[in-house]
Formats: sequence, C-alpha cells, structure tokens
Amino acid sequence: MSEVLITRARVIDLRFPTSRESIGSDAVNKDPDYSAAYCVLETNAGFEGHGLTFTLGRGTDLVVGALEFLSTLAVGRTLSSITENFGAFARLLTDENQFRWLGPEKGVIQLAAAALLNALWDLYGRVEKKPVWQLLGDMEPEQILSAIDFRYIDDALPRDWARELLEESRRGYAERLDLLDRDGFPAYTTSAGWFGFSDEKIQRLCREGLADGWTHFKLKVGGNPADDLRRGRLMREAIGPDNFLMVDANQKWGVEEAIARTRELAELKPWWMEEPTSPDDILGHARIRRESGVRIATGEHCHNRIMFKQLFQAGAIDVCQIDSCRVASVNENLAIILMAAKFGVPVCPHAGGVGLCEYVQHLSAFDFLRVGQTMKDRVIEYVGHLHEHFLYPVRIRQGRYLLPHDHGYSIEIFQESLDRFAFPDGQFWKEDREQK
Ligand SMILES: C[C@H](O)[C@@H](O)[C@@H](O)[C@H](O)C(=O)O
Ligand SMILES: [Mg+2]
Repeated sequence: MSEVLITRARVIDLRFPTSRESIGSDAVNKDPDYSAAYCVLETNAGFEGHGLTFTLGRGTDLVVGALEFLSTLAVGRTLSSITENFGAFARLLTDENQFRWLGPEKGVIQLAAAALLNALWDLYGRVEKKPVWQLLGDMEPEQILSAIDFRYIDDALPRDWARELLEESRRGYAERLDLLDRDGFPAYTTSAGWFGFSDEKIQRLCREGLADGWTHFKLKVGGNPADDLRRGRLMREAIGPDNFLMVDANQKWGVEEAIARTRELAELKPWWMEEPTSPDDILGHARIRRESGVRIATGEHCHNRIMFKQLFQAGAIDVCQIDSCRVASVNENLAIILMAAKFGVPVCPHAGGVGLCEYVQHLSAFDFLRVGQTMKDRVIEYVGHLHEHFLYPVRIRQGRYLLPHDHGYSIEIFQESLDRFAFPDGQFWKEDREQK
C-alpha cells in the first residue's frame, strides 16, 4: 500500500441531552449530558480515521481545546511512520513539553490523547482492512509490545514475560475465534438501574431485560442507605437469586463509610461493588475489599497504567474496568490488559457513554484471543443509548456482544448526527436555545 499521509484533522464538540431523562445518572453525576470530543483524520488516500473521547457536558470545551492542539502532531505524518513505533508516538503526545505539566497522563490532556490515538487505530484498521480486534489479534508479539510505553510499569510487567504470553497464546487462537464468532462475548446491562429511575421503572426494565436474555444487571447506589437497600431488594427480587447483580457507587463515599455501606449491601449478594471511593485511593480500595468481603471493581476513572499497576500490586481490586477513553487508547489498554493477566485479575470493561460499547468490544475480543484466553468472570458493560448515531453500532444477542467485522474501530458517527448535535451550533442545540 502506498503511503497514507494524514493531511488534516477536524475536531467536533458533540453533546447529547441525555440528562433530561436521567439516562446515565449516578450518585455523583446527577444530570450528565453524554458528550464527546470527536476527531476526524483526513488522508491523501481516501481513508478517514474517526476517534472520540467520552466526556460530560461543559467539560467538553476543555477536551476539545486539548484535542485541537494534540491533533496537529499527527497532521503531516504518514500512518506507517506512526504505527511502526506506535509506543513512541503515544509517548510524544504524553511528553509534549508545553502540555505535559497538565498531566502527566491524566485528566483533560489524557482524554484528548485517547481521542487522537483512537482515531489513529481506526485509520490503521481501515487501511489494513481489519476490525481493530483482528488487527491486534494478527500482530506479532513484538509489534504489540512496540505499541506500549513500558516506562513506569516494567517493574511489574517485564517485557519478556509479556512477549512469552503473546507467543504462547497463538495456540488455540483459531478455536477461540470460532467460539467468539459463534457465541459472542458475555455482557451486563446498566440500562435498568440508573440513579434517577423510579422503583417502577427499574422493575419494568429488569423484566424487559430478562425477556431479552440478560443475566447480569447493574444498579446505581450511593443514595441514602434505606433507598439503596430498597432499590437493591427490588432489583434482586425482579431478577431472581440466580442472576447477577452488581452495584456502583460512583466514588460517593470515604473509606470508612464505603466499608459500612458495602457490608450493608452485601445482603443483595452483589457480584461486585464498583467505585466505592475515590478512584485515586489505592490503599482505600484494598481496605474496603479486605473488610467488606465483597468483590471490588474500579477503573473507569483510573487515569493511567501506573495507577492500575498499583491497584494490582496492592491487591486492591477483583475486577479491572478498563476504559477506552480515560487512558491513552488501545496502546495503554494493551499494557493494562497484560498487567491484569499477570496479576490474575479479570478485565470487565467500562462502557456505555458515547461509543464506549463500540470501542471496548474490540479490547475484550483481543484479551480473549491473545491474553486472558478465557471468558470466565468476564463481562462487558452495555448501555442501550445513542447507538443509533453510529454507522457500525454494537450488535447484542441474548445478553452477549456479537463480534464486529467492519474495518476499523466501529466508532464513526453519521454526518447527520454530527451536524445535529454539534455544540453550540448544531440544529438540536440551536432549536433548544430558541425554545428557552
Ligand atoms: C456518568 C456515567 O453515566 C456513569 O454513571 C457511568 O459511566 C457508570 O459509572 C458506569 O459504570 O456505567
Ligand atoms: Mg461505573
């Protein structure tokens, strides 16, 4: 293939009015408007790379600003000059001298790096005519490792150990792929249990979920204790004793309170307690895990591989919730997935938001094919909103994700939706202002 040159980057601020129906609401984010900083990389070869990072509401302004700057670092380069040493390009973004002070590798600047790198992976997949999971699945171990920045993690993830695993996992690859293609990947739904939903709505959505084949349901907690327990009992009653119920407190509590509240909720037999406290409190998570006796999950707000390393080292989590946009894209998630395997922690990606389901299905497929090699205790989150805006939306059958076969990273949004929900000048937001 002749050289694919990135000629231009367009950045779009995209916002959806999800807060109006409490969709996405939790104990901390009571009225989230699901949003994205969206980026289109144009090339001289007719291909485009689409990428986004998930954000909420007005914060999108800042991420768009950071993405506009970072994307200039890709323009004027050939795709192969980036992908032949992808880890070095990722480092170029995170080490950029005028902006490193904002992170390093956290917050707004990290979210923006994710959007740009996601767009590059999408472009890479399209040029190679493969979905991203397959692009990764087909790679030589050394090629996968070269996409990772090992700085700050090689004490916990030796390169040789990772290489051996990636070499060894070629065995059984074809059988695992057949299975994945036939049965799909297990999933759970969060759509029935948002914080702002009434008891009746939760019960109705659980019944509908069961009828659609769901077996795993997540409930938002972190309200007052009596409400949490009542809602939890309703959900448990609706789904029955044999299905799985998870609870998510979205960082609401301090450590002592989290221990007490998690113990209280243990009667619901939760499969995990998610984000019981600050995402930065590694030792706090370890203590909640030890003292509550409930499995602990976190990751959607864990901003980089170094934090994940410490969560693993401290024995703080039972479930590793990678996020396709919180950390620096596929590159950094490869590192986290490999570390999770090293420490024997199952990866259950955070999804929902805008496009997160579309993204993480590729990461779980890769994990199954080349790293973890099992679906046991693995589920991908699913949220049933906004998929209609995507050209290649996820496909769900009986509570499982079906393997995507379109080229790229499944993230392109219809031009019509981009035009309508662009902020502040998209048609939707214009009309909205006129009505006020
Ligand atoms: C504001 C968002 O909807 C969060 O509540 C959501 O990502 C959540 O934590 C989840 O686990 O899906
Ligand atoms: Mg969560």
